[in-house]
Amino acid sequence: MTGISDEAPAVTDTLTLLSPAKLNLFLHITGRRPDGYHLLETVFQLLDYGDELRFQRRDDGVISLSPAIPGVAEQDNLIWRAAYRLREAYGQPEMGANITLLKRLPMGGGLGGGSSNAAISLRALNQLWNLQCSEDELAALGLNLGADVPVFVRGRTAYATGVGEILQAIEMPRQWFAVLTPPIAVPTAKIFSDLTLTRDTHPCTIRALADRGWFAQTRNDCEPVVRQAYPAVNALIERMQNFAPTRMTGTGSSVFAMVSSKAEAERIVRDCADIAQGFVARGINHLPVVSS
Ligand SMILES: C[C@](O)(CO)[C@H](O)COP(=O)(O)OP(=O)(O)OC[C@H]1O[C@@H](n2ccc(N)nc2=O)[C@H](O)[C@@H]1O
Ligand SMILES: Nc1ncnc2c1ncn2[C@@H]1O[C@H](COP(=O)(O)OP(=O)(O)OP(=O)(O)O)[C@@H](O)[C@H]1O
Repeated sequence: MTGISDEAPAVTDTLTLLSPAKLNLFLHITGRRPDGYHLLETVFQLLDYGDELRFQRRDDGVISLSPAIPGVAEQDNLIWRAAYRLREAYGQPEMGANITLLKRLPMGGGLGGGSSNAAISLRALNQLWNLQCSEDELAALGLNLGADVPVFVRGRTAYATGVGEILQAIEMPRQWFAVLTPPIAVPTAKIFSDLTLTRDTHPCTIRALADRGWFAQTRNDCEPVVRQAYPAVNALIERMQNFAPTRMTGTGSSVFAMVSSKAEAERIVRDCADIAQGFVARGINHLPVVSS
């Protein structure tokens, strides 16, 4: 499963693409907007693991998506919404697609699966429908679907501020990660409305991240709140910390440990299998370009 830049023919009507997960390597809450949304400072680390999306162009205006995600109505599915928004804004009524989703990422785990699916759909359909939208246009469209969509549209590991939409590409060392998700979902809104949440962390600036000790200088401000409210997350972090530097991503419930080899990551996933489901992944700094 790769981008198509190497092997695709010049004219294509089918694309199969990785829809990667992200980790928030840290998550600082630096303030609040007048509308109540929290201002963040984070690094979105893209991973080489995620869902797989297959797009086949059709010319009869039908956009079909299969299989359905249990509990998510078709019109709420971010893939379908992305496709419709894109066609509405830049396309023609006869543009359509068969879209197939192989879901690997847990939902509501802080791995950005839905946002990634939306962004990859924008990128793929822009090409299949030959719309020639710029990356800026797709990112703006994506931001209306969710704060985490633009980083996947741009396809670069990035330092982010604002609500996650002000992005600066950053090259991180290609670390291995063990990513584990306990069998609970954490509602993002509940964590952001918690009275004990720290909301005044000083930003660390992008320059500080070049320092090898960046992990110790950063944190996830949501982690104490989630650990307090969800013993399953707390227990998982305590277990993983025995092996390697460990942190929660986003508002949880997924947790990652950072290691220097695939074997170490596999061992952590194995040793936590009784309390969480997991996968091994490597950080990537950019997605393959979608071009024919
Ligand atoms: C925390 C992150 O996962 C970091 O990557 C994302 O910023 C979450 O972004 P998201 O998935 O778009 O968040 P949503 O699930 O839409 O947010 C649910 C609710 O959390 C609160 N929320 C969310 C993001 C944010 N920066 N400030 C907030 O206060 C809002 O009340 C929002 O209505
Ligand atoms: N294609 C999709 N894939 C996953 N979730 C979707 C999709 N379409 C809509 N959703 C909805 O979006 C919600 C959040 O899913 P997602 O996997 O992005 O969560 P997350 O990993 O917590 O993301 P984030 O880190 O951005 O908060 C799901 O619970 C689901 O109701």
